[in-house]
Amino acid sequence: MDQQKICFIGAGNMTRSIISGLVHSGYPAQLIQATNPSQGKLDALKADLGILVSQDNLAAAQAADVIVLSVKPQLMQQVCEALQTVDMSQKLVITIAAGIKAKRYTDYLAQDIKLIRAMPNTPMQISVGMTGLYAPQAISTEQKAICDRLMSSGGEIVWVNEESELDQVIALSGSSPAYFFLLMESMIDAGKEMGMDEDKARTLVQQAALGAAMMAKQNPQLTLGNLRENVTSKGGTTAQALATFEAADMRGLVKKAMENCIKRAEEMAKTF
Ligand SMILES: NC(=O)C1=CN([C@@H]2O[C@H](COP(=O)(O)OP(=O)(O)OC[C@H]3O[C@@H](n4cnc5c(N)ncnc54)[C@H](O)[C@@H]3O)[C@@H](O)[C@H]2O)C=CC1
Ligand SMILES: O=C(O)[C@@H]1CCC=N1
Repeated sequence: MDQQKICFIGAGNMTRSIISGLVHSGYPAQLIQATNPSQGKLDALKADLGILVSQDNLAAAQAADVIVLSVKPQLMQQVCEALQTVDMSQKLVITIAAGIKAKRYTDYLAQDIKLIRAMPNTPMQISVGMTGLYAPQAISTEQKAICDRLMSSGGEIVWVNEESELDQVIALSGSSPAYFFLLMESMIDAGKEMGMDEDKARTLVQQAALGAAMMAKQNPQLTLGNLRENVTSKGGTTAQALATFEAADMRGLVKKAMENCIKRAEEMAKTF
């Protein structure tokens, strides 16, 4: 696998995250290329990670064994149509776009392709990413292994059996780093309003978040409810904070947010 030439079409946030994971896990940088219309992001990627860069999608795709489609969903059709002259019969195509269904890419690229849909998240850039993967049945074990290697370089992976499950992956791990950032931002803002210095508030909050996530991960024998109860003294401070969240139906709010996330993915599947 480490001899495969990989080309990322689109060099934005998610591409940078995936390539960082790959390079830091020892994948040869000279086998990785990224394309983008503007030179700025390419120069930064080249300087930081030593990969090849290009503004020519067609040439980059032609030269690659694995093509990772990494543009925004609304640009996917036009970007793919411009690649129709590339013979993809011996290539693996991976798309990380939210929403767009696997079968669409056959139309956009106007040929039969071997395609895997991946739904990663930005923590891949520091090797604690989470990626959901879906392969239609036509994908070989070897091609799945290539994708495994590529995406697990930046963290954990999970294969799903049904394409619709990828929308759940978006709600649970693709988009969710942003939910946690929002919670942390809200806590820091509240801390500031109470008079805490911003840097100190950030240190306190991010370390508590990291500690909570690590405890959850390192204690699979305990439920998250157990871990929560271990913090919550009867009649104490945590109980008051949690009761405030429950009274405002935080669980219902989270569920609604995730349902809306999935609804948007379904809308995008119809639109793009
Ligand atoms: N940001 C995230 O956390 C995640 C994003 N995704 C998916 O990843 C894809 C990319 O998202 P981001 O990296 O966040 O967006 P982004 O906007 O940071 O990156 C997209 C890049 O594509 C470039 N681009 C535009 N037209 C192009 C063209 N014709 N040829 C080549 N490059 C072109 C843009 O200049 C930009 O640098 C999206 O489809 C999104 O659904 C999936 C999981 C997580
Ligand atoms: O917001 C989005 O649409 C993309 C997909 C998951 C994270 N970012």
